[in-house]
Amino acid sequence: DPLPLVVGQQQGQGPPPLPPTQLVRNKKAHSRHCSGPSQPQGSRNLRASDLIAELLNAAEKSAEVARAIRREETLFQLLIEEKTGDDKGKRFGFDFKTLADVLIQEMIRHDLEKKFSGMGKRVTGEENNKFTNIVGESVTVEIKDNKKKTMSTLMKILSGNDRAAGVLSELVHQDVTVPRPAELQKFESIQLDKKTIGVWVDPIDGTAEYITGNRDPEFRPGENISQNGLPNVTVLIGVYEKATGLPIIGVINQPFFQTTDGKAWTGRMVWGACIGDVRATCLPMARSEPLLAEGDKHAVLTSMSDCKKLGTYLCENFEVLTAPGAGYKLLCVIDRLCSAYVLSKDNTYRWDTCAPHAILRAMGGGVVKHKQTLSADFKAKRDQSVRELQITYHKAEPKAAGSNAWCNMQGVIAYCDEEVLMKLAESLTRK
Ligand SMILES: O=P(O)(O)O[C@H]1[C@H](O)[C@@H](O)[C@H](OP(=O)(O)O)[C@@H](OP(=O)(O)O)[C@H]1O
Ligand SMILES: [Mg+2]
Ligand SMILES: [Mg+2]
Repeated sequence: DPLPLVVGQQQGQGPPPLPPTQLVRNKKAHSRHCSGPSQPQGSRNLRASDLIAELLNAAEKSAEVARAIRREETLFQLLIEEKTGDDKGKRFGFDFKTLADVLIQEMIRHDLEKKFSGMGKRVTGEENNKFTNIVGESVTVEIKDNKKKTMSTLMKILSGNDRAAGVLSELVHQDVTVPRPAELQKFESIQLDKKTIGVWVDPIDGTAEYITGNRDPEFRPGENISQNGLPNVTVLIGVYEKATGLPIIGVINQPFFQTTDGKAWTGRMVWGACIGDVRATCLPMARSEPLLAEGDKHAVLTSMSDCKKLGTYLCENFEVLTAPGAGYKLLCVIDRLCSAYVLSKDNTYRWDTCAPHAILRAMGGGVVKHKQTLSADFKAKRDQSVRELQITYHKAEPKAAGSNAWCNMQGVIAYCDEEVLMKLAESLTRK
């Protein structure tokens, strides 16, 4: 049975912000919060609850690295050099923001491998970890067994910038443990065979916003949707099952959720899992108020670059809003700050949608291919269409190479409530 849906709110009355993630930083790698006997290293199966707990740790650590890069002067200077344009690409031969992205992705891979041997190779992400440094040497960015070794790899690509390499390797080797959520109990008895799952990572979604600077978050009057800057940045980690391609676990961290002075930021974590018929999210379920007051239109988020086109179809029945960051827009659907995210274009990738998709499935919603909702059959065969048009994560797009192979070519519609999806499909096909 579907879980009770979280029923949203009118615009301007978003859910109360969740408290910033409580953290426990351990000197020792083992967490006191892990319950139950741990499974032997190398075992083929892993407990779903342990995997979710580890993904939460990985997402929080990623968020901490993302915050630290902006906080630590040595690193921040390298990051903002990109903005000026003059030195871009000259100092190292690549963008420093790309290194930040790659480092976080490789850290997630390393930490998952350490906890569940054999998992590291199942992690795929947006970034390629091969760099060529300024002297033409090819360097693979990997997290090594200890700080010293990692630092020496980083020094090779940071042209001997010891200070930056030292700070970064310190950051990626720290232990971060998030208290284990009580809801994980539901997944204690579910075993996952490592060979049957894959992981999509977008280490930093909204990279443009990440390097934009310390602008104050900007919200339109009466809205809770951030219009630019650091709140639009997210870390996305999603797990899918290889047999069906469906996403089963999603973790989103918003590293820059709140600030009091524009400098010190706290983040928040949102997660959800939908494995077989066991579902849970960290969000408060079953709100009882109606989705909309009479006469109000459902708010729909889209990309700035798609707004004009979609607006012509949707504005009669929906309020069409924009915000940067694909992960952030999907998070707004999950938070019920809007009713859906619609994109007719091919500029999101599997790593952008996998984690939010898993959370939406746990809430009774989903992410479907936009183009296929325009077919006449979509409405006629509603149940079948909604099931079959879910984006899947296991197969590359035919005849596409490189990152295009993992592009959501048909566009996307992300929704919590299927009725909203049907209404959107109707408006999108209206001439
Ligand atoms: O920052 P990366 O990980 O490369 O992911 C991008 C997504 O793939 C794009 O779809 C986003 O574009 P929109 O902001 O137009 O949705 C884009 O948003 P942005 O251009 O506002 O940064 C990013 O979310
Ligand atoms: Mg992205
Ligand atoms: Mg990214």
